[in-house]
Amino acid sequence: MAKVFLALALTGGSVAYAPGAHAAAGPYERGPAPTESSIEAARGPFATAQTSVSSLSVSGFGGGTIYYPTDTSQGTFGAIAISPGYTATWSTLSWLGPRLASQGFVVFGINTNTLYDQPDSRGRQLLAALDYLVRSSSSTVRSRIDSTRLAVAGHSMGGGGTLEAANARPSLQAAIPIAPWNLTKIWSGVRVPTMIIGGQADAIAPVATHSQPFYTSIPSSTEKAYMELTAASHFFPQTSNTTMAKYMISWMKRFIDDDTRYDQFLCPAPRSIAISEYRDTCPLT
Ligand SMILES: CCCC(=O)Oc1ccc([N+](=O)[O-])cc1
Repeated sequence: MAKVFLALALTGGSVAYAPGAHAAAGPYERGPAPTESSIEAARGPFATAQTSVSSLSVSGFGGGTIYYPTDTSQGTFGAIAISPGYTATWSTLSWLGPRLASQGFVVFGINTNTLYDQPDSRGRQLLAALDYLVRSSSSTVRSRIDSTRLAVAGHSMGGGGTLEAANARPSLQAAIPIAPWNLTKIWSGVRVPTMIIGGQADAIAPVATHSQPFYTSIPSSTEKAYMELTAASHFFPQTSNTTMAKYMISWMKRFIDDDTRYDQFLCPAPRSIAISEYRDTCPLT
């Protein structure tokens, strides 16, 4: 109380600053204030559970696995659909499911209709998976999700599909193409905040002909970032990767949850021996 009186005295009576006062929490903030170690940890603050979705019980995509926080005391969570790449199944990326869900997201790792589906099809399948999560009466997590806070991610052709989905549905809150592969190079229609993660040594989707032109073509009026991982091959997302996870968490928290507590990890641009290049549109607005 003495500190408040001091502040009032120093500001001539106007309440310009009161030490100890906290900014109001945003309505979608979930979990405690983040630290460098909390976003690098293998698990976040939420306990999680998972459930399998059979391909026979859905249409428009190939089923998959849903990971979700078990906590129902904090309201609903945002949801993220994630697609694997060409000839791959969700099992190649499954480490990401509990890693992201334990930070406070419902995560749907999908399988595709066929192993050979191209990026445009993978984009439609990501959107069908989100629609299933929030609309289907068969979705066991529907009540846990805020249907206005949805996002997409994917690896390789799944990353190309992530761009397709973001382009087709501007109401998405965030997109993260990972080592994205797509024959379409211009994404000037994308309005969804997009973080592209590329591998410096990727020989299948070289960053010079995939991630970098994709990033450049997204207008700078769209929040965007390009993170290139030092010496990483095309397959870096298929094993646990702390740099990738911590910035995915930060981007998703910032844009799905409007959680400005994560701004500190995104702006100014992160610098690390693990990051060979980083481009952004900081400051975040
Ligand atoms: C796990 C496979 C990731 C992926 O999608 O890799 C490829 C991307 C494109 C081609 N291709 O155009 O032939 C092949 C693999």
